[in-house]
Amino acid sequence: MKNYRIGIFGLGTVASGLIKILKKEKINYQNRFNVNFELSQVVVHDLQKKRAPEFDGLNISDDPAKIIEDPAIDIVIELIGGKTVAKNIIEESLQTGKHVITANKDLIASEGRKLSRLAKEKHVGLFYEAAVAGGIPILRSLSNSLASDEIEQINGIVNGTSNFILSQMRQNKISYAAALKTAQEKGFAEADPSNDVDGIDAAYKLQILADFTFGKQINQRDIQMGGIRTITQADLQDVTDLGYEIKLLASATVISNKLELSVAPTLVPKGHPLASVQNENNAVFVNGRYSGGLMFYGPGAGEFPTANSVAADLIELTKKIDQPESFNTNFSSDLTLAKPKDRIASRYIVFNVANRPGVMHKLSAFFLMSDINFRNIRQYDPVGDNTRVVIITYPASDAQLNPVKTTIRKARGVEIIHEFKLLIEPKEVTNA
Ligand SMILES: NC(=O)C1=CN([C@@H]2O[C@H](COP(=O)(O)OP(=O)(O)OC[C@H]3O[C@@H](n4cnc5c(N)ncnc54)[C@H](OP(=O)(O)O)[C@@H]3O)[C@@H](O)[C@H]2O)C=CC1
Ligand SMILES: N[C@@H](CC=O)C(=O)O
Repeated sequence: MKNYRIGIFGLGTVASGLIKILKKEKINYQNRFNVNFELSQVVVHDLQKKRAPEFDGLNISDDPAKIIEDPAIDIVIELIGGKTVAKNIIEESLQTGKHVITANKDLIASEGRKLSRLAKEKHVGLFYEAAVAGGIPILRSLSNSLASDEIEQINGIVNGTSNFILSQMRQNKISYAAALKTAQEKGFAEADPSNDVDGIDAAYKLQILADFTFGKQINQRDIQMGGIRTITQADLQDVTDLGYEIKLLASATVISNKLELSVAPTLVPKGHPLASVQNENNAVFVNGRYSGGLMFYGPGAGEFPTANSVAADLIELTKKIDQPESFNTNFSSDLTLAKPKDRIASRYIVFNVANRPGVMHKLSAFFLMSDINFRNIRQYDPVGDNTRVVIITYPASDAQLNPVKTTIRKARGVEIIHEFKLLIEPKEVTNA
């Protein structure tokens, strides 16, 4: 039996779940994997905070040195989140020869490769399966089972909070604010929920996914970003009537050796498997040249699913403890980033149009001048002096659409309220 001494930073949602799993599964892990995990130290921020009675008896401190400077601790688990303190903890732990496991996507999105190189240099492991899609084993699947394939596209619902909000608004007709409050109470939402609802958390995860899938380190500024704050019941109703669901999709698509990246509300046809993903569940749909379409589905946030991914990292780490491998250290590709002319999709655009003769005609003319055709146009009953108009276009590039939007912004009597893309699959990109 091999004994490992563990230090955990944090005692919040994920760390609590992990400690409960390690206690409950202690004998199972001993029998099955011949390992004993000894929880030596927990470090928190606020020592005065009241903890659940099941954590009585743990060594809890607010001094990071109790873990980092204890030579007897083999494995550090960072579950506090954020970039600055967490980065110091991880770097110092790796420097002192400790293996590290984290769920911290904010940090790994930008520093993952650098930290993995440090881990390799120090002959220790660094794993972070829980950082993308919580309970779904997507990173290990991409780096192991799908390493042989050429991936053409990834579409992920990778933020549980925003998916929960959209599902609750649509199914129960509750307000955005009420749905967000429930997500916070359930422990899905980040400390600052702007990261969840503005697409930033999903973009961190897309950065990690793109690195694993396409060997490309991405900056967040290279991702076209949009969030869900402005989506209304009217949008949800429209989209449902048209046979779609709105999902905050994190997408990475290869088009003629160029990589297109976006996090944005996207219309997914009801028959597509991603449309059935509800509440805090996540899913990552991978289109591989050889494997076809695979969907990885499950809870993307929450105490036990996320903690289970951390526990799985622990077990994987100990299986190869003498030659620990970190995720994803060497893979790189020559893909370049897509330009506006390469970014092709059908769009769902909502307008507020003044009830005056000629305005609708002018609106149609703007699109036709750029050779953009309509798949569908809906004009609703007027409210006061204005009418809601929804246009769904045939596939068009950003280079075609951008001048149209500039013209509309200067025109009188027409205002763009929203623009959402329709999910586009690799074969449609090729045929467009
Ligand atoms: N919640 C989820 O569903 C998921 C979370 N994650 C990621 O997991 C990580 C943890 O998230 P979660 O458990 O939700 O976070 P919580 O906010 O629930 O808990 C954070 C914990 O970190 C502790 N902490 C904060 N700052 C410090 C510090 N400077 N030194 C020591 N301890 C500190 C807090 O201490 P105290 O208790 O004293 O306040 C608290 O116990 C994050 O990176 C998150 O993004 C990933 C996937 C899903
Ligand atoms: N806030 C995140 C938590 C998991 O990463 C989410 O809602 O998905």
